Amino acid sequence: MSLSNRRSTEGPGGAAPPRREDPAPAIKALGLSAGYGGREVLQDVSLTLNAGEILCLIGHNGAGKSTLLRVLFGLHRPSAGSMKVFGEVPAQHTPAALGAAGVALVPEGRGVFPDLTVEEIFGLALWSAGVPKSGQRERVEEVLEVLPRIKEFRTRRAGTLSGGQQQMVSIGRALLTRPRALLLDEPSIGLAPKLFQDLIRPIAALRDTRGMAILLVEQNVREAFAVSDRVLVMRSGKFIFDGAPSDLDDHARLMELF
Ligand SMILES: Nc1ncnc2c1ncn2[C@@H]1O[C@H](COP(=O)(O)OP(=O)(O)OP(=O)(O)O)[C@@H](O)[C@H]1O
Repeated sequence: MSLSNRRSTEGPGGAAPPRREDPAPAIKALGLSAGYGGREVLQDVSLTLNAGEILCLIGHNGAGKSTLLRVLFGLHRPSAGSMKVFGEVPAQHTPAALGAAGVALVPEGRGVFPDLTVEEIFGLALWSAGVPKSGQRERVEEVLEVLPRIKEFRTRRAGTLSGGQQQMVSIGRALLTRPRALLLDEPSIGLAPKLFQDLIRPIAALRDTRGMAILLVEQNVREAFAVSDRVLVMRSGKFIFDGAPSDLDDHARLMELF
């Protein structure tokens, strides 16, 4: 906030009201580089994910999108760079520390244990997040409010569920930790467009109801753009576009970036 703005908000007695800082971004990453076995995949990437924003990340296969998400959730250690979560440097670069700071990841491929029932998967997630028994029921109810269809199959083994149902379970499991920043890695994989819409809309609504920040990696551009505030395009480990989805409505422009 500029000095002139601050002056104009002074009360009639001249006393300045408490200063309202702009809220810190959900995630602010600066100069991240990362790779595998000496091969650099992310190259000096900086990113701001604002609170209450859905940021869609697209790019060709192998561009480095999943690697970036893994770095942001502490699953992969960057070789350079730094990050803050809601204005704070996480205590460690681990999923536990990033989770405690409010970040959750829904990995590509769902990652649900096929032999466990949905209730068991949720129980395990609550246990590993350290949620005491007394608070677990409330957390599950919260998730079922967002994704009520899970009620229909909560006693079934995950391996017997359809792709869309498994994706709901995977997202529900992440929501159990009450994240303020949700990283979603290609949730539409294997889903018909209509199913993906049904899945993504209630999640997107959490931006409006809870101010959740969502970083959505997607290839399903049409459906993803419909819920996104901003788009990043990645090519070979670097961002080559940052702008509004409407700027990419022109198919030719999108193809040019790919
Ligand atoms: N565990 C790993 N070990 C070695 N190389 C890896 C590993 N994971 C990813 N890579 C390589 O890193 C590069 C970036 O992969 P990444 O999965 O981040 O890309 P992506 O943009 O998410 O691709 P996709 O859209 O296909 O999921 C690719 O060349 C990939 O082969």
